[in-house]
Amino acid sequence: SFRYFCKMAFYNGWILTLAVLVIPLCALRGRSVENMKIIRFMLHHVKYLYGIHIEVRGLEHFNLPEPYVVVSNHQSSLDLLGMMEVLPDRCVPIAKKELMYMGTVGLACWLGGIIFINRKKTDDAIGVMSETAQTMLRDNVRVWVFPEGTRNHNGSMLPFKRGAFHLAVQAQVPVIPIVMSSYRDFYSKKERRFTTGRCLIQVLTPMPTRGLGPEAVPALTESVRQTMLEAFDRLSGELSPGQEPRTPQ
Ligand SMILES: CCCCCCCCCCCCCCC(=O)SCCNC(=O)CCNC(=O)[C@H](O)C(C)(C)COP(=O)(O)OP(=O)(O)OC[C@H]1O[C@@H](n2cnc3c(N)ncnc32)[C@H](O)[C@@H]1OP(=O)(O)O
Ligand SMILES: CCCCCCCC/C=C\CCCCCCCC(=O)OC[C@@H](O)COP(=O)(O)O
Repeated sequence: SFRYFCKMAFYNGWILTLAVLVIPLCALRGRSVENMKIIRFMLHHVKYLYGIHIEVRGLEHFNLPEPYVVVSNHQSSLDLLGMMEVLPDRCVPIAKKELMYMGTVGLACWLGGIIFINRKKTDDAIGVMSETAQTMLRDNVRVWVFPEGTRNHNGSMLPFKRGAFHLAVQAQVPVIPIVMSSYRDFYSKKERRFTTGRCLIQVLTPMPTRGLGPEAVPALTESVRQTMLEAFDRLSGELSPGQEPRTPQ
């Protein structure tokens, strides 16, 4: 437990400290998605500090010239390490508004052009997502969404919220699913365990949305989630073959 808390405290503290370095560099340019390159560069080494080996597959799927919406599973704040391993250029996450008030991290996020939504006000959040559809097309920006809407430490995936898929359909851009394998071998919040370990990241085939309307969103959401669940089980099973796959949902 003690080691777990120390490691998590250092993780948060180190990111807060790195943000102090990032802020002046980003401030030279002002608020811009280009600053995500600086943030990505500054966070890239953190996986080495924790002995986490990340293997990425399917990165070529990100090589589309047009904007797209990336959807990813969300296990923990450690997802930041995987995100910074693969984050495409001109891609910004959608984050809960509370992150903006996390001291230096909040300011760094704002300078990186991260899009903040108020999860307590659905209409506001949907309004921001709709504006984002226009921004994506106007400024050629990609967006990264965690469709579960919150962290899920239970080794599976929560039901998906539909905002990311409405966004993709409104902008008529592809959805690119990305799956990070279970952290169970090296990290468990419940068991207060945090050791070294391996993580597999799979970028899946882009799903086109051209020609789809809002009525197609529920089916699109379910089909993407199903594809991601299958990939999650496959990747997690590859890392620990002896373990039972999660209960199908
Ligand atoms: C070096 C140091 C620097 C440090 C830098 C560190 C960088 C860190 C970056 C990492 C950031 C990561 C942060 C991750 C998060 O914060 S995750 C939490 C926030 N993200 C989300 O919540 C995204 C997923 N949520 C959604 O998509 C939701 O749908 C949302 C839009 C937020 C609304 O949620 P909610 O209020 O719960 O309502 P519902 O989901 O129930 O939706 C209500 C109905 O509205 C429909 N809907 C949703 N979106 C739209 C839309 N855009 N247009 C039209 N309609 C929409 C939805 O389908 C529901 O209707 P139905 O039930 O389907 O009829
Ligand atoms: C002066 C204020 C000081 C505040 C100190 C805050 C300490 C935390 C500092 C740094 C944290 C860095 C972590 C990076 C952010 C990772 C993003 C993340 O994982 O957000 C969670 C969000 O997806 C869902 O939130 P919930 O699971 O719904 O909850």
